[in-house]
Amino acid sequence: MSGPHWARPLVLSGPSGSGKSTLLTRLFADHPTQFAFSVSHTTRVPRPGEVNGEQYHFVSRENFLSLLSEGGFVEHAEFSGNLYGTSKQAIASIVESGKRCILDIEVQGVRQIKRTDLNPIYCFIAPPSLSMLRDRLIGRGTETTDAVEKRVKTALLEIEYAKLPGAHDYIIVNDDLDRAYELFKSLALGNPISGDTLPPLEQ
Ligand SMILES: Nc1ncnc2c1ncn2[C@@H]1O[C@H](COP(=O)(O)OP(=O)(O)OP(=O)(O)O)[C@@H](O)[C@H]1O
Repeated sequence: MSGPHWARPLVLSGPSGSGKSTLLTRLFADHPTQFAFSVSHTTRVPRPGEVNGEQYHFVSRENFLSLLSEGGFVEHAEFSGNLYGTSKQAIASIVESGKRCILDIEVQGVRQIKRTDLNPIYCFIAPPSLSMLRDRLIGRGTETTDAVEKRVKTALLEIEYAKLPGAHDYIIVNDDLDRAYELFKSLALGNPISGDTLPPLEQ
């Protein structure tokens, strides 16, 4: 059932609100045992109920920096004073288990992964237009008006990157959800797909 790209991690990126979580939730519901997210490392303190090794590997700043200096991360970033990173080991253990490793990564992380030997498949989930992206973010009801505008601005940068030749292996335009999902599912199952072309997506 799985296709030729199965052993290569799948790096999913795309603007906030483009539909990554929607597609992933559907995929995991359809195929509950075949896929896994890598567990990231973080220096932030666990929230109540969080378990080390489940939501994150919780480590000290010292441990994080020493793993970083050994080249143990494929990507890392600092948000609000805490370090976050995806370790090579976390990905390798999923690949060894026979599951397909899926990474949901923002654009800086994608740039970093490109400098490693991970050799994943890169897929960009694009909104049909910026105004639809804005409408969906508003419709989701999780963001203030200011936060929506910030996300739309960031989306422009991500789209600029996605326009560069070779930035992503595949583009899926999340226009009609059922159509986008069929393409995404086929790609996630390891098949080469004929992807979409990026809409102009200008402000
Ligand atoms: N094809 C679609 N048509 C209409 N609405 C959609 C479609 N895909 C997703 N949505 C809606 O758009 C909103 C944003 O989707 P979602 O939360 O999956 O985005 P995301 O890329 O995961 O965002 P984030 O990076 O912020 O987590 C949700 O309310 C979702 O229900």
